Amino acid sequence: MSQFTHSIKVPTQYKATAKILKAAIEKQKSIKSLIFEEKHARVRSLQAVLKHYSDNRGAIDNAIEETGLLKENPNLDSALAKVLVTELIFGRGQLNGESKPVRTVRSYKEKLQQAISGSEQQKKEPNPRYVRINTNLLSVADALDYLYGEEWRRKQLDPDGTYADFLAAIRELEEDEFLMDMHVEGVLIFHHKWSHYWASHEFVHAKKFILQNKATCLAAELLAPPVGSTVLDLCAAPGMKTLHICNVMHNKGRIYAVEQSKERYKALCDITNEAGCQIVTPILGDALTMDATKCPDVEYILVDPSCSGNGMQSRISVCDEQKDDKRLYKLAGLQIKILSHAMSAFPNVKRILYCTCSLWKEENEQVVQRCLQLNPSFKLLSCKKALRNKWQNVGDKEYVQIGKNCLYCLPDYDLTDGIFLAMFEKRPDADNE
Ligand SMILES: C[S@@+](CC[C@H](N)C(=O)[O-])C[C@H]1O[C@@H](n2cnc3c(N)ncnc32)[C@H](O)[C@@H]1O
Repeated sequence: MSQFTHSIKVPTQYKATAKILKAAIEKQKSIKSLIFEEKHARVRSLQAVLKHYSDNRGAIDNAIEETGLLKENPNLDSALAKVLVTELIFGRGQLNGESKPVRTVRSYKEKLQQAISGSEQQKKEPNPRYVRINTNLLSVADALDYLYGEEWRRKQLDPDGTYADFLAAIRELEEDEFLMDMHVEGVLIFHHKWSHYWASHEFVHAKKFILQNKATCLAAELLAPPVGSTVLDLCAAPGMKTLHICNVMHNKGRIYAVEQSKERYKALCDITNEAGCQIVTPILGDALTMDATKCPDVEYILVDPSCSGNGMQSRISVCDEQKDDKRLYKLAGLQIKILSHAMSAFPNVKRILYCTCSLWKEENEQVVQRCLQLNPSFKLLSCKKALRNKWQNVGDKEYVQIGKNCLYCLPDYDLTDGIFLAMFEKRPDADNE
């Protein structure tokens, strides 16, 4: 009998993940669209490994280099090695099968672990899980009763505590504890270990709880439309902020929610409907065609336009993102158009909140600067002051009179998504000028 044994194949899930990783690194393609194109059935596990790699890229690449894994095994594919190391050290902790690459990486487990624990680029702790109570369907008191009934412990904060104390309390959160956010009413903070638990929780399916990052909740918090007022949300889908504004207004008054994409408009209608919004009028259309005849008596406007989204923590990125100046220029042009339109087409407007999930100044301070030049009847209000000075990160102070009034949420400092916010008020004497 022949002694020849067929080589054992690498499990397809590892091969498919490595293929995506390779394309993302070499061709600078977006992981999201590569996963979407992939026919492989286990998309969730692909996504989980790639997210772990994205979060710990420095530590993993470093450990592969330090242990000589690729140098000593020149036939081992680099992308496959990254996937296997990620799964072994940051994922499931074990690898399937007995293929050569799997056996090779397994034999380096101890060395890899040592390299990672000794490295300065330690595993990045994910940010906490934020859960917002949808007060259209559940009161804060009932939500707390529910949590206590499930044996969650509320971590109490000193009412005179600083923002730094609050961030420390989040970092030290025990797994059975939760915190109430210090800026936004109804935002609950849980240990990141519970992220998946909350994603599939019955209250989330029933829209009593909304999975909404705290940073994005600052938009409605700062806009602060009073109960009974009239609000215009110019870029509304999928409707997370529309719903939050509705909660802030106790579901009384009126919100015009505009969205130009048909599919996203449908999502907006579904979400606001299921979440019990009684005051939202969804409008399918272009923000730039809205005016006081279509949306009368508007007093408060939210402008949350399409942006590069580089502040979003759920994004998977496997190589250093190149700044795409052309794309930013185009996005900023649209952002300026929409914000400037909000400032000029609604005579009764009192306050406008502009936000992006971008950390690029081109979409943030520069948009604010241009719109103030174009619309001198508006001035900036200090977001930091509105948060009782309990905030640290503001805009770039080189933008005089602008930077200090704007707010940044920074993922590593504020433990949130990366968000920029700016708040405008119509000057009281503007109509007489
Ligand atoms: C960042 S998202 C808004 C997220 C939303 N505010 C939320 O919190 O769920 C931007 C949205 O604006 C829409 N949009 C972009 N340009 C628009 C325009 N000119 N008119 C109306 N909607 C627009 C996009 O289709 C997209 O759904």
